Amino acid sequence: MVTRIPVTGDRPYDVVVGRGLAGELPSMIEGAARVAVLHPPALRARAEAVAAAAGAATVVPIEVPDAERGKSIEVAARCWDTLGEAGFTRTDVVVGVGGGATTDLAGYVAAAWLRGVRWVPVATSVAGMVDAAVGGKTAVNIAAGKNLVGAFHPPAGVICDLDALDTLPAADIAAGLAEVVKGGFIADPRILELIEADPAAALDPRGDVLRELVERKIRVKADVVGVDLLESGLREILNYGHTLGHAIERHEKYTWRHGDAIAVGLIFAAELGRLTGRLDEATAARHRTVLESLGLPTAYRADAFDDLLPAMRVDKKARAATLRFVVLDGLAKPGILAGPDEDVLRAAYAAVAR
Ligand SMILES: NC(=O)c1ccc[n+]([C@@H]2O[C@H](COP(=O)([O-])OP(=O)(O)OC[C@H]3O[C@@H](n4cnc5c(N)ncnc54)[C@H](O)[C@@H]3O)[C@@H](O)[C@H]2O)c1
Ligand SMILES: O=C(O)C(=O)C[C@@H](O)[C@H](O)[C@H](O)COP(=O)(O)O
Ligand SMILES: [Zn+2]
Repeated sequence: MVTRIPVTGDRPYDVVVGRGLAGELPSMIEGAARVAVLHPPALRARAEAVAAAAGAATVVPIEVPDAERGKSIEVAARCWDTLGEAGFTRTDVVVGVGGGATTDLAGYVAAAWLRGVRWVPVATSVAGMVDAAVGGKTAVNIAAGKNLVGAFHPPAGVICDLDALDTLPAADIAAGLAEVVKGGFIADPRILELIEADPAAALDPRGDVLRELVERKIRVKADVVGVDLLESGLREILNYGHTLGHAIERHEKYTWRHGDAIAVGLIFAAELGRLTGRLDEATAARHRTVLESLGLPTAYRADAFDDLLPAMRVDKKARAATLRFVVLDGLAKPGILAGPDEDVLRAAYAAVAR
């Protein structure tokens, strides 16, 4: 069974979810004479299988460093050199095969090449399928912070072949589910009920529960980015848990999984909502129990707050000196908390300090 989730907007496309989806690529790369296939070393075989579906197009394989090590301007520049050598034109297509880090890089390579060529993320991780590959947010990291250089560049289509999850380490499945939990709290509480009913089933890559969770979270994201691609307002809700989460990732020099850092960030954000009188105690506490049930981290170093605060200031939601956080005014009622006192931030941090 193949599920097609439409993403609306000026450049609409489908997110295709299913198994054995090689046949989906040709329509997304139609008219391309060249297809560059970016992938990390561990996914070479999968990338070759994807490339085999490119038909008559010339395939330009580009192996990139794994995970966040690939999300750099230097790696992007190497990719652009390769596209130049291959004579890549505006009708050619960049395909990213991998987790969210690889598809963020591939999308940015495509967004900047000739000021924008088509691209297709073939997501191979849970985080990639439910979040990174959908919505056209592409980026690399720089010394100043996470995802600070990038572009909004919607893909031509998104392929989420659930068969890929068979080889994804269990810890990466759990980390990807942090983004699914985020979707549950900001928009679709059924997600939370499904996880609470059977966390082990949620983590099983062959099971129907994970598939339903993946599809539900994609729909949450599609509904948001379809009306606010450029993050002019509504899209900010997708950043729930990310202000502290990104600061932790940077503090750990990107050795933590994104989803692990977001799990801690979600608990912090829930506590911010509770302390400012916007979120009820039970819903705040539910963040911890759901994330714990998936084995995700819920705490970070108590001594790190003074380093994390300046890192949070480079968050893209900040406006001048004003830090802005996504918080909840209730289940599935996201809002913005602007300029909380540092005392409140410290008090919320106490909820995750170890
Ligand atoms: N653009 C967006 O809207 C958006 C949304 C969410 C996350 N992200 C970004 O995505 C990244 C997190 O995504 P991620 O968790 O997929 O990270 P990742 O790409 O680093 O993948 C995690 C690890 O899993 C491996 N892997 C991926 N698929 C595999 C498979 N099928 N089998 C075996 N190993 C596999 C990768 O090689 C890597 O080692 C972060 O950089 C985050 O900032 C972006
Ligand atoms: O798509 C979005 O918008 C998101 O915020 C989704 C996040 O899960 C994702 O990690 C995104 O890359 C964060 O964006 P950033 O603008 O804070 O870098
Ligand atoms: Zn994220």
